[in-house]
Amino acid sequence: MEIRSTTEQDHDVFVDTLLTPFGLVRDTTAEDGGGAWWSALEMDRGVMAVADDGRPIGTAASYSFELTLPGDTVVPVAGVTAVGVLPTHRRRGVLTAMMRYQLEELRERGEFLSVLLASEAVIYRRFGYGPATYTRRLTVPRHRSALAAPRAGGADTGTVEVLRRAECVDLMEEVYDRYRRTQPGAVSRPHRWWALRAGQPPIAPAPRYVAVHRDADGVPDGYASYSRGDYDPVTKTVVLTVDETIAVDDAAFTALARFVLEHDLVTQIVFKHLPTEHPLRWQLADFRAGEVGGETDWLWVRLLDVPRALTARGWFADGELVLDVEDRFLGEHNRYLLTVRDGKAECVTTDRDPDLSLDVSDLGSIYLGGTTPSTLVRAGHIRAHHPALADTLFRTPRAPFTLHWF
Ligand SMILES: CC(=O)SCCNC(=O)CCNC(=O)[C@H](O)C(C)(C)COP(=O)(O)OP(=O)(O)OC[C@H]1O[C@@H](n2cnc3c(N)ncnc32)[C@H](O)[C@@H]1OP(=O)(O)O
Repeated sequence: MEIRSTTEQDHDVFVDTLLTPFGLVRDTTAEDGGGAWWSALEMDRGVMAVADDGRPIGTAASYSFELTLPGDTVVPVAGVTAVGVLPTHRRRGVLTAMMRYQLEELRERGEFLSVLLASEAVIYRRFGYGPATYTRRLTVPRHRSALAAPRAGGADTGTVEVLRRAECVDLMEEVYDRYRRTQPGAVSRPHRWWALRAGQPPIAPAPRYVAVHRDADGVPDGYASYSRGDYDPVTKTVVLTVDETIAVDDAAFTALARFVLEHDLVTQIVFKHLPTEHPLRWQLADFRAGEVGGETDWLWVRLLDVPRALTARGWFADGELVLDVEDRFLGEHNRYLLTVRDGKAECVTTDRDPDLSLDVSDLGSIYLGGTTPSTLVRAGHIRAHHPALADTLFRTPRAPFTLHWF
């Protein structure tokens, strides 16, 4: 077997090889995973495993995205995707070989962070990735969907307009880009994705309504992309599903949430993706009306250069921490002194005694602030001498959240 990088000429054979492990066929629609779904692949960043007889047997790729870190720093990130090994060649180490090749190649490109969405949670920890952001679904029955009057804060001075997706794609792109720059954990959606209509709705062109919110000056500052299902005669329900609510501030979010929650001729409103800590539940007049479900990991993070990654993010408490970090997959083991002063960190190697001993995948999990070090100490994954100090240092004012599907 040989692992090699791909070029544009490999596109068709790459996609054909990739579809088989997922059980898909070429002529499926964009929503089913074929068609436009893979159109934004960057073939100069692909990896292919080729058997001795020359047949491709495995694929992996990465997008060149940006990731927003705590402190609103926006940095380049590799968005790993399109990972598949033919069912006839599974469990022989093909993925392991591709992951090693890919991580080394990403480092050669100067990347210091890699992220992915895992099809199964048991695959990627061995390669140094840890779950770092989370999402959940909120279902609200229409007859209990009233919002409480805010006890502090004024009424919305903006407007909501309903458009068809095709009428407002440019506006959605602009609003998403404003939103993601101040949301830790958010991944960019490059213009190429919108232009190619790649990925999932609302980027992909499935029929959707889009409620657009404009501020008092008429500037678009949020949208909710939604669809209304058919009447189900068995359950007697009509569900309005919100793919995503993107808003640059809480006022715009609340106005859009109110709009969908007050929709006529539906029995249930489902917000498919919300951060785990979100004010919407608190805004419902009936606190028990919102039913939380589908809580799951979303973005997995892998540090490729620990000092660069730690000094890139913003910090919210001063202090010092010695981290003993083991990267078994890449065969590295280093001890770092992290010093934070006035929101900025320095990170150098040290031989001081460690405060935390941890695997690089656990560092990925605490890096964006989505999980505290002490949770992973209690889980038996991190060895700690001063967990409280580590919690204070890694804490972020806003939980990380990712909506992009790639
Ligand atoms: C970012 C993304 O693109 S996510 C999409 C991932 N792709 C898919 O889910 C498509 C369907 N699945 C597949 O194509 C393959 O089964 C893959 C890519 C998940 C795994 O490829 P393989 O070549 O079989 O993996 P490989 O043989 O290198 O396995 C390495 C180790 O991971 C384990 N492993 C790999 N996949 C799985 C899995 N799905 N469940 C449990 N363990 C797994 C193997 O058992 C092996 O463990 P070991 O080292 O203790 O023996």
